[in-house]
Amino acid sequence: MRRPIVLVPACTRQIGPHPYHAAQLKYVDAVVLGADCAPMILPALGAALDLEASLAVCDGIMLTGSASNVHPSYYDQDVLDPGLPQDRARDATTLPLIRAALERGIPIIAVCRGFQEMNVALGGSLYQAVQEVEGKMDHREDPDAAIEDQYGPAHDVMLTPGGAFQRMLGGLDRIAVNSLHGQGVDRLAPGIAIEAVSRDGLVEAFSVPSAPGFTLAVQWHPEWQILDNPDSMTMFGAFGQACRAFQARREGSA
Ligand SMILES: N[C@@H](CCC(=O)NCCCC(=O)O)C(=O)O
Repeated sequence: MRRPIVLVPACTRQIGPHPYHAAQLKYVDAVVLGADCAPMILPALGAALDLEASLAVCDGIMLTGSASNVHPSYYDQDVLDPGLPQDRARDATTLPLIRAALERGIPIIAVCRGFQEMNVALGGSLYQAVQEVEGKMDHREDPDAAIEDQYGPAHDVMLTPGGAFQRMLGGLDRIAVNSLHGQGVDRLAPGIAIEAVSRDGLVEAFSVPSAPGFTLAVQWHPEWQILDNPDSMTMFGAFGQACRAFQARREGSA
């Protein structure tokens, strides 16, 4: 049997004089190494994307992190800091893709910006600067630190007792995670279940039990050096299993 196809929606990036559809290696590699699936980078075509054609060939979706922020107009706010990067083409691609994939039960794993865009796609809102919210920690990385330190463990997250994520991780009550984000979930979208929080109460992981398929969205970066982190391997392994089950159903009904 062929490996399940996992779409990895691209960001847009200006490299020199030319704009690119781009996806970081570590996200694409995690689909191979952690989920044993076949990644395919999906261009950030927005309304020009043939959504049905894209969904018809895929067995899962991996939503990556990115330096850019989801445009706050999607949750009825103005941009707080115009100096921070936006990616309207990615927004216009991923937000409809998420809603359509959830309806069809296509498995989704989402990281950092991907976590944030899942909440927005379903009607939630974001804090545009978590560090400015009373009682919240600063969840950003130190930009002057070495990359290994930026992606090193930063704080613990507490897993929801009895939740799907806690069961996936064999009953652990907390895990140490890295942290590289300035934005975060404010108003949780309807249909979402919180799977982990940090000690300041910020939502760090959620699932969408109202959707028929596997969903796991996390604010941290399990894709970083995935082979060295058993919890991250378990998360991507569970995603890969869900993609294989989806593929078997899809091909069985074709
Ligand atoms: N811009 C948002 C999202 C943060 C995010 O995804 N960071 C990862 C950037 C680098 C990487 O892909 O590893 C925010 O600041 O909250």
